[in-house]
Amino acid sequence: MRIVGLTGGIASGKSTVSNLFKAHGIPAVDADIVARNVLKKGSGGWKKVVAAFGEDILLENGEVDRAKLGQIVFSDLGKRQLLNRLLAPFISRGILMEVLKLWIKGCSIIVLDVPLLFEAKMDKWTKPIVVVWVDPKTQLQRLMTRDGSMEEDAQSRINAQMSLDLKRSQADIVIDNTGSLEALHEQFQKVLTQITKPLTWTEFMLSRNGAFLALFSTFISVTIFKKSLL
Ligand SMILES: CC(C)(COP(=O)(O)OP(=O)(O)OC[C@H]1O[C@@H](n2cnc3c(N)ncnc32)[C@H](O)[C@@H]1O)[C@@H](O)C(=O)NCCC(=O)NCCS
Ligand SMILES: Nc1ncnc2c1ncn2[C@@H]1O[C@H](COP(=O)(O)OP(=O)(O)OP(=O)(O)O)[C@@H](O)[C@H]1O
Repeated sequence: MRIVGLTGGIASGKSTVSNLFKAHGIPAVDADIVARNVLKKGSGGWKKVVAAFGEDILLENGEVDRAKLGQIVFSDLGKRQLLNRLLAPFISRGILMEVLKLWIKGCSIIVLDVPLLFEAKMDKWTKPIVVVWVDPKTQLQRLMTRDGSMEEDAQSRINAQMSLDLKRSQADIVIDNTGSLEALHEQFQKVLTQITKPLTWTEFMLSRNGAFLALFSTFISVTIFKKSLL
């Protein structure tokens, strides 16, 4: 199985690229969705976060007030690190479960869309790593437009992440999403060709079909060996 890492900065265009992969039949696991699920009322992550941050971060219906928690953690490094530490095991487990489901289905190439791929050290699970880069001005503008946020709030969210230039330096493939959507689509076609190259032997053996082949070969070898002893 080939697990492609997809990362970048906030509002750099990861979800846009992830949707292009899905449109071409390559499934993607979205870490933001996993992170939302592990913070749902009554879940393990929710209990840890409420115990650490207090009931003030809850809405009347008991769900976490995401806007409020966001304001707290994106303006305070210590609280952000605390939240990350509390949720990391639940998020990793959630992502692993999604990967397992796709493995069982027999998918040979999948994408992991993880904003904090490097920060959470999940980059070791993925090869190749695609970084969606965008210039800082465009990133800020797109973030403010998408979320309807003020410059200060948007900038503090950008500053909460590893710099995009550093992420770019650790990428196998870089998509520059500063231009138009048409320019993005053009780059994507080239990336798609690279990503869909035939699996290496190791990737094949890590896929469901590879595992079945290994099991089948072992079974045949043992049967032949037993017969040769008779
Ligand atoms: C603080 C929370 C409640 C704010 O929720 P909100 O709905 O406003 O934002 P959302 O979850 O949609 O995230 C938007 C983007 O913010 C960035 N982001 C989210 N969490 C973090 C973080 N801990 N550090 C840096 N950037 C982050 C990502 O780029 C993400 O795509 C939420 O982001 C959260 O629970 N974060 C901690 C979990 C986490 O690490 N998520 C990232 C998945 S790897
Ligand atoms: N090339 C582009 N031209 C114009 N707008 C774009 C382009 N690429 C993405 N966008 C827009 O920029 C915003 C951010 O993109 P997107 O949501 O894909 O980013 P993201 O990296 O997934 O963000 P997050 O980290 O918050 O999940 C969206 O409103 C999207 O429609």
